[in-house]
Amino acid sequence: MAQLLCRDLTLGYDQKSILEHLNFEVNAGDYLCIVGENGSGKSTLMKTILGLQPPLAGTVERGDGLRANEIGYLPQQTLVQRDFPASVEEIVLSGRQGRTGFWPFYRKADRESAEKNMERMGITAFRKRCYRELSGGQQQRVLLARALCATEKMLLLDEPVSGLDPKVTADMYQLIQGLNEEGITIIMISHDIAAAVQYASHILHIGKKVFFGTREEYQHSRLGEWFLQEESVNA
Ligand SMILES: Nc1ncnc2c1ncn2[C@@H]1O[C@H](COP(=O)(O)OP(=O)(O)OP(=O)(O)O)[C@@H](O)[C@H]1O
Repeated sequence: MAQLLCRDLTLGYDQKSILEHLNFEVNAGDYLCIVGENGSGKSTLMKTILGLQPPLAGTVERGDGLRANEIGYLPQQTLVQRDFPASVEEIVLSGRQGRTGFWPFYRKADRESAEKNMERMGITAFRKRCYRELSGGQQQRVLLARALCATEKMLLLDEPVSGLDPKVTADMYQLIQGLNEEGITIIMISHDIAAAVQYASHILHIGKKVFFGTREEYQHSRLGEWFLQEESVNA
């Protein structure tokens, strides 16, 4: 079975739906980009996948041995979060909180995981620095390392390159692609449609019209052709 199976999902708030009858699945090793206009419900969908927001109807099923606490999440950064007064090390380690359960302290395995993922993201050198003093790109690496502390299976990334300059954006995409090549399933919300069709294996386009399929199918679909053209005109 797929790692994630979303069947006939209807999403919304206070019984008012924003998105209806959504069907898609994600398999181990996939790289799914979720695209769509502002306010179409991308972040709401992500919260629903994480179990933070109940759907109005339909189901989200996990399979292929994926447990609820094995999904790493990189939230959309807010200004308040950018100003968070904690050290790099503390933030990365906090990615293990879903695993400590009722035991309120970090174990050796938690510290080892933090160590490994700081190394993996190239941030060990500034582990003692305060998060809010870092550049946007460094902050995103810290948050990726934190998300990786929760999982070796699936990462949910909500606009991971927003606000980053082109060079740092390209580095970030490389880093994410590398993780995908290591076998980690990627689900990423993106406003960057050109990058989405370059890196993703699958595209979920949500809004008034919905599309789910491989990136090749998307590029040849009417919705994909139209959206790609729109984006290049606006770029
Ligand atoms: N907590 C909430 N309560 C009520 N309505 C909400 C809530 N959060 C979001 N919405 C509404 O749901 C709709 C979808 O919002 P969502 O943030 O999921 O869209 P999005 O596609 O992620 O947007 P963006 O591209 O701007 O980040 C919007 O109309 C938004 O105003």
